[in-house]
Amino acid sequence: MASQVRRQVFLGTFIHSRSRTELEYLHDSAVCVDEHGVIVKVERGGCGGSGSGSGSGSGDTTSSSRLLQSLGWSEGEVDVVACREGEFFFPGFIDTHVHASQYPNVGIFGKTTLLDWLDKYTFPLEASLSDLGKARRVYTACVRRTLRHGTTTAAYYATVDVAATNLLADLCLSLGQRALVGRVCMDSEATCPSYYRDESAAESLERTRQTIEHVRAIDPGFELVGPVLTPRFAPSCTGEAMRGLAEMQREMDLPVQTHISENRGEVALVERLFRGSRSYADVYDAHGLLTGRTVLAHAVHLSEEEAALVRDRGSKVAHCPCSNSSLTSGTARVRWLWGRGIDVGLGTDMSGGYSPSVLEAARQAALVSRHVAMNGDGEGEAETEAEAESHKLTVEEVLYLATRGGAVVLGMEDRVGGFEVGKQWDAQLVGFGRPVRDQDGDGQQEEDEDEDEEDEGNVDVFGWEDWEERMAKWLYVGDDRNTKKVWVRGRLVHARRGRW
Ligand SMILES: O=c1[nH]c(=O)c2nc[nH]c2[nH]1
Ligand SMILES: [Zn+2]
Repeated sequence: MASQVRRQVFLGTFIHSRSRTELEYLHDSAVCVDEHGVIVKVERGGCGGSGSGSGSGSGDTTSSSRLLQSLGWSEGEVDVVACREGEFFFPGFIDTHVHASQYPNVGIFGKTTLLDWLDKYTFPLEASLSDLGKARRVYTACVRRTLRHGTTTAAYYATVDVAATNLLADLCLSLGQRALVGRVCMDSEATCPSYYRDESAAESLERTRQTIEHVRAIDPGFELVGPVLTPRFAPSCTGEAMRGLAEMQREMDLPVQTHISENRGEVALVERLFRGSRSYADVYDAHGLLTGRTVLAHAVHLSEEEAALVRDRGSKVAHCPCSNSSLTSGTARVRWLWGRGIDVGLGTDMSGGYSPSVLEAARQAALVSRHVAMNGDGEGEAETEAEAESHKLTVEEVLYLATRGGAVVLGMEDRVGGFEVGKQWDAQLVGFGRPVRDQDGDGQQEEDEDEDEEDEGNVDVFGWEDWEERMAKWLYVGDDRNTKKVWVRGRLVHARRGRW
């Protein structure tokens, strides 16, 4: 179902991860995107776009005509979008773990920890979304809000309810967000509330099939929206349901998402429920759910043995630092996971996490890594300063987690995460507003002449910062006011006021 957009040429500065540790800066460059939203040409340098334009339809005309000629495109069929001075294009963010159904509860968690949080806040809200009118309000707000924050791809948990889950898939498709949508499987009588669970393993599997078929009907190639098998977590599922989902995974080669080792009480509960298992990871493995397409959220308290098993199976981890701090679950060790060969992405984990923003998740990942540096990686405090330092994640590393890292975790690295020919144009235009002015040189900032000017956010740029410093300011101080426009597969899906 290849939806068509007009051909587009983007001009200016493009920044993306070259590797886990390095950002690449392409200035005065051009990226050409075809009518399917696919990047067909990247012209590095010499395009004179940045600063020359004031939005759509402008840019350096000679270089863009040359580009058009090289592609056999004519001017009339192409939209040109040029950065303004100081703006840049960045890959859209990838949220590898988020509960759309919990969106109304962001910020509402009190002093709870995981298991009482589920009972007190989460299950009642999720159950209430069987009211489709309520589900529509919640899911529309969630998708719109995350698009505003530059999230172009999200791996969503919905609820147990089939109709409401299908509605979330419909909304992602119509609002233009790339998504994996999971109907939550929870069928254990022993642990799930009677008002919110599948009646049996058979029903759990049948309802899951219904959602898969719905998504196949609305997006047959799973090009924008796809299904994801979603056993909530081991404690809420029977062995029969987990084995059935694993069979479905093999049959249809689908992705799987679940939670692992988030909180010590939960780990102890798994030990009690699955006596005879070697570990939490072993429970999933024994039921066939640790696959190369499995995304495990949290992985805070994994043992060495579990990490080796996860690595051997090729399963990935969604790191959710905001959630882990809010619910006092612990400090996940990204460098430790990387060191053991495990791919990691970022999750907002709303509403365990309070923020819809992957930029905030990246910031929190940087901060949590500093707590790991202060407190050790589980094998006691670091012995040397260098060892402690080594846990700290850099600006470049957390922006990698937010983009390319997330793409790898969701198995989408061929499609999204950076600006290369063949990838889709999932991108955001980022800007900070005009530099702070002192035109008369009296050391005082000039008053804004125009009080009604758009709110440009918290990032004050003075003009002397280099690009690395600007990226650091964006990471630590930026928010959705800096995300001016957002595209998914070439389609403009969000623009701040005045930027359509
Ligand atoms: O962060 C989490 N959010 C949830 O909804 C959930 N369910 C099980 N384990 C969970 N962890
Ligand atoms: Zn979660």
